[in-house]
Amino acid sequence: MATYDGWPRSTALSLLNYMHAPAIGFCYLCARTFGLCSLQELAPLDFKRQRRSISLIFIIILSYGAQAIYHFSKSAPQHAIIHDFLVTMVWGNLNIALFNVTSPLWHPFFGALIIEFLFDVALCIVDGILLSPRGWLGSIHLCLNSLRVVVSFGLVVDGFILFSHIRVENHTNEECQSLLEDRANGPIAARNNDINKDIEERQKKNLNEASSWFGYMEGFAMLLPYLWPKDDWKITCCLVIRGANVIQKRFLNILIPRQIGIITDILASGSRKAPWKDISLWMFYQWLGSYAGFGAIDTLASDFVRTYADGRIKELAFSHVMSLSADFHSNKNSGEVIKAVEQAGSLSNLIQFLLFHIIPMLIDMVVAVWYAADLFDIYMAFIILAMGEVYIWQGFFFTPWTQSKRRENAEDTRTASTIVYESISSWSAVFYFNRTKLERERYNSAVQTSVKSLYDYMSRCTIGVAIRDITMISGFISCSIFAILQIVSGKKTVGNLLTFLMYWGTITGPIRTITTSVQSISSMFIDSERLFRLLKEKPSVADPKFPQNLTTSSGTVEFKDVNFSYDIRKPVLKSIGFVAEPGKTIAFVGETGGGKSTIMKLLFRFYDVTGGSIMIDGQDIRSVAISSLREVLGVVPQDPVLFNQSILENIRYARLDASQEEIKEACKAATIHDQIMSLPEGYYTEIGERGVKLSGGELQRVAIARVLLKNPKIVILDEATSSVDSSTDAKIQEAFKCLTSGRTKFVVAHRLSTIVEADTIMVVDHGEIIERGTHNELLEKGGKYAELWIKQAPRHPKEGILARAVGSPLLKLRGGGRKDGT
Ligand SMILES: Nc1ncnc2c1ncn2[C@@H]1O[C@H](COP(=O)(O)OP(=O)(O)OP(=O)(O)O)[C@@H](O)[C@H]1O
Repeated sequence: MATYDGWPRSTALSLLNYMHAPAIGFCYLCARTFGLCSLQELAPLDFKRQRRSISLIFIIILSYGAQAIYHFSKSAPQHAIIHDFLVTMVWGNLNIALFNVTSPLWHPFFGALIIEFLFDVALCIVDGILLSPRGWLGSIHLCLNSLRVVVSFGLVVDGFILFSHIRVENHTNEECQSLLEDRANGPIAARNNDINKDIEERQKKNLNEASSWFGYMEGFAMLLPYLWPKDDWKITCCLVIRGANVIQKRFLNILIPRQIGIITDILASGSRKAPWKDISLWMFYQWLGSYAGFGAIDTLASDFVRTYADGRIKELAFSHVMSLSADFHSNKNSGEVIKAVEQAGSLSNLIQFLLFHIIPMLIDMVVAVWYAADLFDIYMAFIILAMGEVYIWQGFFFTPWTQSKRRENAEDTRTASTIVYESISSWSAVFYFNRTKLERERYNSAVQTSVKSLYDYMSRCTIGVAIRDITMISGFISCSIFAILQIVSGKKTVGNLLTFLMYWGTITGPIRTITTSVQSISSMFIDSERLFRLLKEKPSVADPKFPQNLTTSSGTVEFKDVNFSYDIRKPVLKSIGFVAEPGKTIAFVGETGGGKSTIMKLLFRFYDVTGGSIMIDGQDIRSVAISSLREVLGVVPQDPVLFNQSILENIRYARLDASQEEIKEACKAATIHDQIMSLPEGYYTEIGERGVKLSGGELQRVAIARVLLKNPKIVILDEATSSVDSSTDAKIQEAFKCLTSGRTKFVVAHRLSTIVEADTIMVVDHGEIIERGTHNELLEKGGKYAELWIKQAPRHPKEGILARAVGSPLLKLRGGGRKDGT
């Protein structure tokens, strides 16, 4: 065999041996981290090439395995054996990683292969040529070295071809294009822009997807001030306690088993005196590490931080949802959004779990290997490393297998919850159409699906745990036998064995935790995904950067050439323009779906105009604070929404500091007071979800009372009295007259009799104002308004409609009107 004596050759060899595996690992990790940070494109590997690379790397691994046996059998220096084991492990890991992906980050593998080739050449020169081989075993050693040089050279060449092929492909596109077209202006440039946009979008998507950590890091950074505000001393104290506990636990993990070993060795040495000092120290360590010691304080601190963070994130999620614009709310699935807010807790759990469990566990793992080597020797550490490696890789294989079922189950559970929410909230539709049976069946089937996927998920978890436990038990038996052999040969004491056995839990803890953590972390990520998505939603209507409050003097509203569409493909409003003076009433009429309510929604800034502008007293509503705008507006909507609270609380919602007297006055003006007083609990009557315990007319009058109480500068009545009878309507109109005197008033109406006295009536048709004027002017004109009026006339014979319409060209056309004018 080769000689290992003599400076500087043996020094060079040991240096190469010690540096080889760390160099490969370091190069791979750096390149991979850089690749992830710079969002390098993943290059798909064709299957043949991947299989070939894996086989060649496997030859390298086998050759190191054979060499390890050779070195071990010949009692070679430790650096040679460490080298063989470590390189086998590093390449074993990289090969499994390569086997696992279809589109690897290519650069890290390429870098690792170059390092391998360089080391193989150097080792071949030092080990084979400088140290002259003796005998046929020495020749085998040289042969293995040479084989690796050839194989790694082949891999580097293959990698280089693949690498340049990717680069050539990228260049080819650009180079060809520059010859074909003017890059700045031509269609190719436009296509490039599209491609760039596409890549940008893909990059953004990658960053935000669960598989990329960076999207989440962004989310964490955003959430940290909510989790742990800097200026909260209680939180700071709790975090300091948690940090101190993490540190003391790392020490106790070693000190407790070590102390047992010391006591055992003293007892085994035949001493007849009990080592009370050591026993006391051991008892102190035990107490410190227990729940009765630092454990309880740490748990209290952890609970405080967790519950506090939980509440803060829920508050953040809720206020974020409430800050989102109307387009989000009209498209959202309420069940999903509620769940996202409720699941905010899993996000804070995730962050704490990473900081106070995973990072300390990683430290534990390194310490465990070092301590095992210290207790016995480096080979014990290798057994643990090999066991840990197999165990962790098993975890990586089983995690996607179980997590696919976990995702499926999360989806199924969500579907079942959505059905519950939809059916319960739309119960009246279910009853009207007699679909109780259908809803029950729909829910039962969703529950069955979710139960099945949950059982599948749990079964897969159990199988995974059982297989990993086989590895763990094998590792434990191997380590124990190895330790017993060392004691039998007199190299180590029984105390060392006992320390090791006590320490076994600390060794296997991190390995188990890291594997199961992959599962629980990805479960927490799945639960948090929805919240992240929600928090990333941006309101489409927001305050300007430096918002001023709206200052209203007269309350003049002006629409200047306003265009709008909910969907870019379908314009809803086209060139809407008018001025509404204070004290005047502007009415919008027209056929359903024409865009009347949309005009009012734009005034409220539920949406922003897509063209033109809306001004209030000369200020563009986009330049003022939204809350100050909504403060001067009051609306009675078509379909008033009330809370499941008392009538009193619902009306007070309009002005929180209103007295009971003011509320009653508003209700009297809205002609609802008497009805409220006739209810068993009067103003304290609970009105049910969305006001189901009130009739349509009552509901509308409560909504009117709210606006009367708010007493805004600009009033919008969107079909406000559509559900009340004519005599109540007349009374409410009187109330409105008081409310709107000197104010700007908009009325959206289908019942034309309610707007005959409006100062200007605008007829909205397909998003355009096609007619405008007073009632009489429009009748005179004989256009769309007159047509609508005639259509409604028979329904209101006592309101003198026909009499007012006498003389209108339309009526003349229809041969109506009597000569005497009656
Ligand atoms: N949130 C929305 N998203 C997409 N389209 C909408 C939305 N709200 C209304 N629309 C569409 O915009 C158009 C105008 O609707 P709008 O409610 O303004 O009509 P309207 O004249 O008030 O009708 P009605 O008299 O029946 O209340 C309709 O075609 C409607 O389908």
